[in-house]
Amino acid sequence: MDSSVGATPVSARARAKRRVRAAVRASRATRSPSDRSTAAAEISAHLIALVEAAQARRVTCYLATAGEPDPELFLQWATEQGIEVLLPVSLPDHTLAWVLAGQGDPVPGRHGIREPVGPRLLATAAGSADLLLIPACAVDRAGTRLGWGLGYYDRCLAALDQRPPVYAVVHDADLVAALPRDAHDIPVTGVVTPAGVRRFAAKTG
Ligand SMILES: Nc1nc2c(c(=O)[nH]1)N(C=O)[C@@H](CNc1ccc(C(=O)N[C@@H](CCC(=O)O)C(=O)O)cc1)CN2
Ligand SMILES: Nc1ncnc2c1ncn2[C@@H]1O[C@H](COP(=O)(O)OP(=O)(O)OP(=O)(O)O)[C@@H](O)[C@H]1O
Repeated sequence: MDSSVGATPVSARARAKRRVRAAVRASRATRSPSDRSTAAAEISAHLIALVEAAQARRVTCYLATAGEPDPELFLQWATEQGIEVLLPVSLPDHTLAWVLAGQGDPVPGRHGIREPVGPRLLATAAGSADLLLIPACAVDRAGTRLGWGLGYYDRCLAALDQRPPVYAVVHDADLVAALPRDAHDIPVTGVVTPAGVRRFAAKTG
């Protein structure tokens, strides 16, 4: 049992999460264009290595929005390899749908994030992927993932009976010592940053 669950009042955890989101948003906003393109190249190289090592044929990934590590080069590589990539669409009830990449030019969706075009698959389609590569605001060294506060990925992950390995993709500065964890926060398998891939120790007992 993680003592951070239950030991801290909900409102204090919610405030702490908001503080981290604000700090990460500010830190991402200060990145220079050259910093961004270096991070993008490094992230994609690590994503390629991870997918190759897992021999994954179908993965989820994302279309980057402001400040996120941009996996575009990875997406191009995956297309060339014939690897299927599911990209997220945000629905009004804060659940995700998925669309197979490569069916047309992305369009701005809810929240101004680019979204793929094509037939929509249910949130549970993520369960058919070999590997889930997901965006995040921050991740801690125990695998706790913090998102942007609407619970899209929390709901999606909770809906899967069989969860493929989940890797959150963030900048090195967003991998922090400890984050507040709520009972609904499902820990990730690992994290991908421009510095490399880190797999967290599996919980025992
Ligand atoms: N590239 C990318 N696509 C993604 C995500 C992501 O993090 N990155 N998502 C990951 O979930 C989903 C979209 N999630 C979003 C979650 C919150 C906000 C947002 O505007 N949040 C407000 C605070 C909202 C609140 O707390 O009420 C904010 O940040 O100011 C936007 C998108 C699906 N697609
Ligand atoms: N499995 C779930 N079912 C229903 N509601 C959920 C679930 N998981 C999270 N929520 C709700 O979603 C809201 C946002 O949760 P939280 O702050 O942990 O999101 P986040 O991790 O930042 O978001 P995201 O998953 O979009 O990246 C909270 O109100 C929470 O209660």
